[in-house]
Amino acid sequence: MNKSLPPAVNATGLTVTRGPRTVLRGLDFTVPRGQITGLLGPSGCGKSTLMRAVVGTQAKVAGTLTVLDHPAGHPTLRSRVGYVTQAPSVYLDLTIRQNLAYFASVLLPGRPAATHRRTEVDRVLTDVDLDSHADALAGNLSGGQLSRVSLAVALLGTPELLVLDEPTVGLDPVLRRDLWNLFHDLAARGATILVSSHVMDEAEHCHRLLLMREGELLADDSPDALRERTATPTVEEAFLHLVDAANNEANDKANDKANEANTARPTTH
Ligand SMILES: Nc1ncnc2c1ncn2[C@@H]1O[C@H](COP(=O)(O)OP(=O)(O)OP(=O)(O)O)[C@@H](O)[C@H]1O
Repeated sequence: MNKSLPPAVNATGLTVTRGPRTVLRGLDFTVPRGQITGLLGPSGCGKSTLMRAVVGTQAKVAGTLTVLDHPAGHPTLRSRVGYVTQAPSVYLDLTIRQNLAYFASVLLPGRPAATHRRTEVDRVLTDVDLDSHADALAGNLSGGQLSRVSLAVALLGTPELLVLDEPTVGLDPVLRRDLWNLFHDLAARGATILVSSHVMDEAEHCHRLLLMREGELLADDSPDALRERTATPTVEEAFLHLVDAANNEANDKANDKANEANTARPTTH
């Protein structure tokens, strides 16, 4: 990690409303460069919304959100940020190589870039270990293979920041291990990775963690520091400890309010 560089993502008071609901509530966090930051929390806590805000596809975002020194969603970030959504975004009637060639031509257009495009396609095929399936029709692939094609698309052009929304969901343990190895390899090559998961054991693979619950951040720390701070042996237990602490605090506040209201009420005889 290059400590002299500012964080890849810097959020202050990040608030997002979706329909009538406030889905993210005034979040402050950073995503350091060259590291894997895990965004963890239960289903529906707002992980995808936070990622959509970072890549600039989310409406009704308030607060300050800077990505690679630009406001989130700035046009110059398009080729510098790779985003993998939960739903694989590939054309099922094309082969893997044709899909990658198509997306490479969007990213690196024109005849002079033809050799560069081919090199890029070969490189990302190797990265996600799909060389031997390159000419298979995407429509005939398994779910795990399809999500690896989506990841390969995001790796085209070597983006500085990779935003990966639950990339290991539905994968068998071997593929999950291989993907985490790839994420570490990419980080070692200088990429910054923001990756979400609702599986707490994946937290152990991350350099830093953002633990979320109901649109709020419970912690922004390294797995070691979290375990130490909460005196728990696993990140999962640390998370539960923090949830209990937050619930107790909320209950105490509610009780204090109720007590205040009772003492302020005039007594009637
Ligand atoms: N289009 C929408 N309109 C209103 N509310 C929405 C919309 N999309 C999502 N939400 C709500 O926003 C909250 C956060 O959703 P989000 O998809 O960000 O959660 P998540 O943590 O990524 O969940 P999962 O792990 O299941 O993908 C949820 O309570 C969800 O119901």
